[in-house]
Amino acid sequence: MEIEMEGGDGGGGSGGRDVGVVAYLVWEDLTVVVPSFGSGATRRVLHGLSGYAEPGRFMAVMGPSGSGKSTLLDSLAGRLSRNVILSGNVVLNGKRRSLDHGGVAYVTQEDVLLGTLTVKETLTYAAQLRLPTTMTKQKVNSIVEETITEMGLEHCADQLIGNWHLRGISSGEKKRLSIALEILTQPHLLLLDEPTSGLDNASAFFITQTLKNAAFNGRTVISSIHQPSSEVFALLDDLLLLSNGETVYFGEAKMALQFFAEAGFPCPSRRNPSDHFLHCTNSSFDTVRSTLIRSHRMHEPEQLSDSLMNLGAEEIKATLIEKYNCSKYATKTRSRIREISNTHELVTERKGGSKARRWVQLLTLVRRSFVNMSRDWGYYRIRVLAYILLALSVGTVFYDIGTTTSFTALLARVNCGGYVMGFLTLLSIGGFPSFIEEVKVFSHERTQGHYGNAVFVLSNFLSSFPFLVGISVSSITIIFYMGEIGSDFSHYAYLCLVLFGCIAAVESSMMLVASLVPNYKMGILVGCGFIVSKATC
Ligand SMILES: Nc1ncnc2c1ncn2[C@@H]1O[C@H](COP(=O)(O)OP(=O)(O)OP(=O)(O)O)[C@@H](O)[C@H]1O
Repeated sequence: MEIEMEGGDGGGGSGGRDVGVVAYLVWEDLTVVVPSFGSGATRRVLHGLSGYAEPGRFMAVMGPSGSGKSTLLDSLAGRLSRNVILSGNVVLNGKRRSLDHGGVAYVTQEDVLLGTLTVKETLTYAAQLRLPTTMTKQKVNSIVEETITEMGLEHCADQLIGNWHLRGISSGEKKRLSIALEILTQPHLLLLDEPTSGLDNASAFFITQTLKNAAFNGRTVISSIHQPSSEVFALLDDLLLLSNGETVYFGEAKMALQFFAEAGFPCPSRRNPSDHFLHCTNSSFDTVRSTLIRSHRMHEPEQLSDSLMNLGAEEIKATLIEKYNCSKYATKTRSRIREISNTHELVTERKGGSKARRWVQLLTLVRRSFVNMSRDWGYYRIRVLAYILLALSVGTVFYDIGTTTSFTALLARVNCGGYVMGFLTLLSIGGFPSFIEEVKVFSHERTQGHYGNAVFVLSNFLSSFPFLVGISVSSITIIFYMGEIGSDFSHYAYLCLVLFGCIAAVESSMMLVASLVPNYKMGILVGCGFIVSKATC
């Protein structure tokens, strides 16, 4: 076996990125089980899968919905959810280990992006978070520009991404941006979960072509693909076809047609190969299959095999799996796995995740958070306006409430405080959509290994910190002396400050709770509970 290898150039050549570090990935007997925990039967999602991926090749994982494509990618990336049990080996460059974030990039199905930033800003912040702090600003910018060009995003580089209320770039461009974010650090292994889902044929082709180029540059690329067009299928180097968590075919994509023909299920000449494979492997495709058989009978009766006519979907699937297991393709796979596993000493690896210093990450995150807040009307501007109006109304209602320590004056001040807090906490709900979006991005980046927990928690807190310190502390003190300054016009200004202070306190607490709880949904739930309890008070 030949393995070409170069060391990373560590700051020269290609913008200080590790070019040429290769990734040979092998998975053996990979089984994923979902335990029943007392209710129902234990489910097997993956049944002892084995395979390999090599540098310079683009592998597609295909199969019907629910066949285990995402589960396989999650297992390879070490991102399986905690409620499942994984057994078997994942071996990178001959070493059995969990894949570190430095050299492995995983593009998930969902695009997790901040809608208020432009494409270029998103990539620049990501570069500052992950590239070495020692790298000059010009170098970082040139890497960002290179990545934008590589992903064909030049035309929308300065366009906002967009969110639920802001029309931004298209879904195809969002997907390309998600990929760009992952290839920014030139990972040697790129995993992608359905990057072409929901895209038209032209966008899907463009993305696949880009991935093919990424593989051509020496990366190992594995991507699940739902139903590729024949043009997209022609770009694939290797194919792993799954059905109900079992391997139906593993090998060169162009040989898959031959395997199906040998197994007794030839693909009609005018049919998209991927459609044919999915029809044959999908258990719930009996109706479609009968249509297929009818169409064959009419147009190409000679191409219709007896097996396709007479067998049910489950039987076809079982036949294919059996034929594959004793085929020359399976034998070749097993011997290649052995070969790759024995040559680990030839290959170098890059360890560690982000190379930026923690304080740089912290500053970058806080800065990004401020930009996001200041551009979001719902999160920031409308609420600031609402708070000013509210402050003026509260000021009018409680104007000159008295300075004495009499019961009435004290009660009036307590009422004022309660009123302010109640309204503020309810108004903070206006910032929820943006808050959820931001926490999602934070959580996603943390899972991807872009920064650690400490930076994550601290940056969440610091985003609201200036509000908290600059306004909150002073204004909350002032409220107790409100009576004494009540006759002064500055009373309104103080009330405004009180309002901002309180909201900052509430938001900081929510942020902190949400960032401390690993699952952001749970964090938001706790945040909601916090708001409701405050409002009720
Ligand atoms: N953490 C989990 N807990 C329970 N079931 C799971 C879990 N992960 C996967 N499964 C189950 O495993 C099966 C395969 O899921 P997976 O998402 O891998 O399929 P897929 O091929 O990627 O499907 P799709 O193409 O629709 O995204 C599904 O039935 C799913 O419900």
